[in-house]
Amino acid sequence: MGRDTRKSLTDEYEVSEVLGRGGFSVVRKGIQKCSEGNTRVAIKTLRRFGPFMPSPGSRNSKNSNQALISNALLTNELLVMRKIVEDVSPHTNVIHLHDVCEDSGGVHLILELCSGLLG
Ligand SMILES: Nc1ncnc2c1ncn2[C@@H]1O[C@H](COP(=O)(O)OP(=O)(O)OP(=O)(O)O)[C@@H](O)[C@H]1O
Repeated sequence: MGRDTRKSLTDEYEVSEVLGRGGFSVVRKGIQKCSEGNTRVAIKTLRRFGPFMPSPGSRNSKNSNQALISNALLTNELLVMRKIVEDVSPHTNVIHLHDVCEDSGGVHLILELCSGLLG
């Protein structure tokens, strides 16, 4: 897993339909552009409070009803995911975290795609 979170999501992945939504996230399907086999991934995006985002207590932009996450919660999520990757992955019962990207749209966790959830 790379540690440079400033990589642009759209440089590396083609992002397509929404797979699901969590309390602080939206998860979309993606394809890694440079991979030989067009590797399919799940992209979990969390939007943090910050210079590009509305401040806490204000409404989100009209194009998004996604809840925003604090830096502390986001840092904790990343730490937990990285700890799991370092201690457990690869494991058949644990979703692998391939990479992390960050841009003005949020922090994007690039996850192993669970095709069984696609219906
Ligand atoms: N790796 C994946 N592959 C396929 N679909 C996924 C994957 N991860 C999440 N999803 C889809 O996105 C939905 C939300 O997942 P998410 O992990 O964001 O839930 P959550 O843990 O409740 O969220 P949060 O961390 O924001 O509280 C899931 O119910 C599922 O439909």
